[in-house]
Amino acid sequence: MTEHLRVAALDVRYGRRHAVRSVSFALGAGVTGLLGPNGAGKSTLLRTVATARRPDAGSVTIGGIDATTSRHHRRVRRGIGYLPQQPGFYPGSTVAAFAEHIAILREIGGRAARRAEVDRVLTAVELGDRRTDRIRSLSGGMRQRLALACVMLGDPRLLILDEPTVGLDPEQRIKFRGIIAELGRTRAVLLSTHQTDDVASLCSRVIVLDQGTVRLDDTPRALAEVARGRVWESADRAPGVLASWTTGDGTHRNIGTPPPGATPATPTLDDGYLILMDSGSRPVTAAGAGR
Ligand SMILES: Nc1ncnc2c1ncn2[C@@H]1O[C@H](COP(=O)(O)OP(=O)(O)OP(=O)(O)O)[C@@H](O)[C@H]1O
Repeated sequence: MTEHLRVAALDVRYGRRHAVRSVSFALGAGVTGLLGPNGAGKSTLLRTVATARRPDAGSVTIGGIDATTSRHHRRVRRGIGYLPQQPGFYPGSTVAAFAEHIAILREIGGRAARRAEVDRVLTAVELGDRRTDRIRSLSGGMRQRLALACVMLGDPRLLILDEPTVGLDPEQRIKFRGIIAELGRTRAVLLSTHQTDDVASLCSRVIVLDQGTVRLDDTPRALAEVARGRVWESADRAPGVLASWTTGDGTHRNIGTPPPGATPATPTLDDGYLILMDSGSRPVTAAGAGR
């Protein structure tokens, strides 16, 4: 495996608040989802990996280069595409002019090569026919695709995407997933999301972060397997369970300790995530799961 990113014993603090605690993992090609509740430290971790924030301890190595040393930043940043949670646009600019502006900032050039690169990324996100449209006239999904196109400029080997599918309608989300899946064939993609279905349909690996620490680093299947034997359906709401909700067909789906005689249901990623989050700091084993 060509290693694109290695994070080792990473610690990030805001004053006395410890946002990321002793996080370690390494990534080769593929799409890895970063899941976790609000405030878990996902954005802080991504920002630090993207060299936008300096860690308090630990290291980030990108393409074999120490990314925590500012004298390597310029070189390292060429190999990173970072999509922050709220990318900024110039609404009055056209699609192509904006992408070209970012290409200049990323030092992609000369002019002909830069234009060709802008064309390449706009075509990849299916905005090739919107080159002359003003950004203010684009839908939210199109803007998000433009942001992704800008991240792809220069073809970085590591893509860091902070909640890239937030606010997208199902059609746009599917389109977006297709582009990200294609990118992940030869590049390392690390994306944070609150959408477990993004993880299920897109990621070969999932890292669950909670209170700044890694709670699980495994396959999406392994996360679902955490709930094996602890999910069942019943005609009535089961009392004293961790979670219970009415499904579309009127039955109740329950998560917790099943009563005697209950038939276990096939666990989903959501089920596994809920159980994992409920288990506090206890170690969790994914029965029957494997990579
Ligand atoms: N600029 C900041 N100054 C001080 N504390 C911050 C700052 N940014 C984040 N934090 C704190 O650090 C912790 C981690 O925040 P972070 O935004 O990384 O979490 P997150 O998992 O991305 O959350 P969300 O899912 O809501 O985006 C939280 O307790 C948050 O309040």
